[in-house]
Amino acid sequence: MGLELKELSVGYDRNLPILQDIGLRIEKGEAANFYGYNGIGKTTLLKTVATFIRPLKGQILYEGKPITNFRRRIFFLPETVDVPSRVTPIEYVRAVASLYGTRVDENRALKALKTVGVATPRVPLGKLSQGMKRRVQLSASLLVEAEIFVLDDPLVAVDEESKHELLQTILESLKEKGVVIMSSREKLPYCELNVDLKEFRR
Ligand SMILES: Nc1ncnc2c1ncn2[C@@H]1O[C@H](COP(=O)(O)OP(=O)(O)OP(=O)(O)O)[C@@H](O)[C@H]1O
Repeated sequence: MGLELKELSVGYDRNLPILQDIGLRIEKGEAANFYGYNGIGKTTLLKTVATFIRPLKGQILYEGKPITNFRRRIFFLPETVDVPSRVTPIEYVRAVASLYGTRVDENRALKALKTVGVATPRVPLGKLSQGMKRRVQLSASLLVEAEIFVLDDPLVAVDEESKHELLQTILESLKEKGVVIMSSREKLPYCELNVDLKEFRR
C-alpha cells in the first residue's frame, strides 16, 4: 500500500495554502522526488509528511493508516547541513542509529561511511567540508531501522560529478527498507516518480 497523499493541502495559514490537493501514492520500494523552484513549498510539504507540520487539509496514510502512527519509523533529513562539530562521523552515525533503537558496531558504521565516500571517519565533523558532512548525514540513513525516508534536498552541497552515483547508492538501499520521499530543484534519476510541484500551486 505504501505512502498515500490524499487531497493534501499544506502551508501555515488555512486561508493561504502553499500547495494544494496533492494526491498520489508511493509504493514500498519506490522513491518520489518533488521538484520545483525556491520557495515553491518543498520543505513545507516534506515537513508535513514527516509529521512536524499538520496538514491544512487531506490525509497522509502509510499502509492505509495515519502517518502519525508511524513517527518512530520516519527518518527525516533536514535541508540544512547541520551536524555537531566535535563528534566524529563514526560517533555521529552510531548515535543517530541508536535513536531508532539500532545498535551499530564500529565496523558497520565504517562500511556505511565508506559507501557514501567518507574517507575520514575519525576526523571531527567540524573539520569536514559541507559536502562531506552531507554524506555523513546520508550514511546515517543507511543504518537506521526506519521505513519512511523523508529527505529534504539530499544532494545539497554534493559535487555535480558524484551526485547521481551517490543518489543511486543511497536509493538502492533505502528503497529496500520502505518508501523514499525527497525534494530537489530538478528532476532526478533513480526515482519512480518525479513530481513537478507547480501542478499544486494555487
Ligand atoms: N514557518 C513558516 N511560516 C510561514 N511561512 C513560511 C514558514 N516557512 C516557510 N514559509 C513560506 O512558505 C513558502 C514555501 O517555503 P519552503 O521552505 O517550503 O520552500 P522550498 O521549496 O523548500 O524552498 P527552497 O528551495 O528555497 O528551500 C515560502 O513562501 C516561505 O516563505
